[in-house]
Parts: sequence; structure tokens; C-alpha cells
Amino acid sequence: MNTLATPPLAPLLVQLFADADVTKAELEQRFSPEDRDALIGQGDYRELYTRMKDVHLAVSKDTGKLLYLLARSTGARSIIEFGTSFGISTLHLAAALRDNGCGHLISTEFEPSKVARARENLMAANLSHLVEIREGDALETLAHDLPETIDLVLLDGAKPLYSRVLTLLETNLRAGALIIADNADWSPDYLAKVRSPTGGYFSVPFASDVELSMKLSISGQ
Ligand SMILES: C[S@@+](CC[C@H](N)C(=O)[O-])C[C@H]1O[C@@H](n2cnc3c(N)ncnc32)[C@H](O)[C@@H]1O
Repeated sequence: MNTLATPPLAPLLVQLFADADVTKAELEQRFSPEDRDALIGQGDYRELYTRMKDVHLAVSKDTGKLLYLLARSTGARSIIEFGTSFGISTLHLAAALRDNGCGHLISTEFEPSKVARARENLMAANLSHLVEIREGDALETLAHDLPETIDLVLLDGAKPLYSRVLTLLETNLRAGALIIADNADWSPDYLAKVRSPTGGYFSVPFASDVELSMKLSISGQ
């Protein structure tokens, strides 16, 4: 048995994904072309996400399982997440840390009401001791006090910032570290960076709109 498949986390995730389906359906009805532009970088993403503070915008169920699987199979102990929202992806990653024996996850979110909800969910799942949520803009919260070594990164915040956030973390990524970027098709400069043959990553598009990348060693292996 694993933490993901047992109470209290299993029933909590069923409830959270059901809630996420409801808020997603509501969002689709009021999502304008301007909102899409903001998401891909031609508008005010901060204003957009503030307007969407009641929407989960969560990873899919399969992507959640993929996060757990990748963190388990690599024995990750040190994880960074950009974009906490209500904590659905955070719960999957924290479950993997727990099942790996221990570890630390730093997640960041600029919407205070979402930070509060994510903390409640982590408490309910008995996983809060593994997670530090830094409230504020990732460009500031992830610019200091990072773990010496990072094993795994989830990028799931504002798409135009993926490349800049990865740059903040870059020197602390161990060779072989995994970077999972959700909805990466909305971040062309990020894709150019991780797919460049000389960029220091090995990268592949994976599942539905996920880019899975691995940090190479200095020698390029
Ligand atoms: C797609 S949602 C994250 C969903 C979450 N990973 C999950 O699966 O439940 C993106 C979140 O990132 C937050 N966000 C966007 N840009 C941010 C930034 N620059 N700094 C901190 N949080 C940000 C938004 O408020 C939003 O809650």
C-alpha cells in the first residue's frame, strides 16, 4: 500500500478532483481570448490568476500519478514546486516523499487564500510536516534559501515564467534531476531552452501537454 492509495489522502484526492472538475467547468464558460493571451504571456497573468483564485487549475489525475511515480522511482528527497493552488499536485509529491522515507518540498503560490486552502489540505492528509509553502511571487520566493541539491521540479505556475524560474533553480539541480512542466506548450521559450541540444537538458514531450526534462551533467551526460 502507498500513501496515495490509503486514507486519509485517497478520499481527500477524490473529493479535491471532484471539486476541481466543477470549478474547471465553470471556468471554461467565462474564459475569454484575452485570458488565453494572458496565460501564454501577452497579458497580465497576475491579474488573471487573482481572478481565478477560486479555481483549482489542478494537474490531471494521470499527471498527479505520474508525479508520484517519478518522485518515488528517483528516490527524490528534495522537490521544488512552482504553482501550489489548492495543493493537489503538492499532495502527490508529498506522498512520494513520505513513501521515500523523508524529504522536503518547497512550493510557492502568490494567492493567499489558495495558500491557506493548500495548508488545510496538507494538514488533513497528515503531510504538512514535509512541505514548506512560500507565499509570494516565485521570482522572489525561489530566489533565495534553496536546498543545496534539488532532485525534482514541478513547473505549474504562470507559463511565461517557466524559463526564468528554471534559471533560478538551475545551479542547485543535481545531474539527473527531473523537471516536469505542465501545459508546456504555452511556454515556447521554455521548450526552446530545455530542447536545445546545447542547453544542458534532455527533454521529451510526454502524455497530454507535459514536458519531461532531465538535467544533464556538466559533461553533457
Ligand atoms: C495551474 S495552477 C497550479 C495547480 C497545482 N499545481 C495543482 O495541480 O493543484 C497555477 C497556480 O500558480 C499560481 N501562480 C501563478 N504564477 C505565480 C507566480 N509568479 N508566483 C507564485 N504563484 C503563481 C496561481 O495563482 C495558480 O494558483
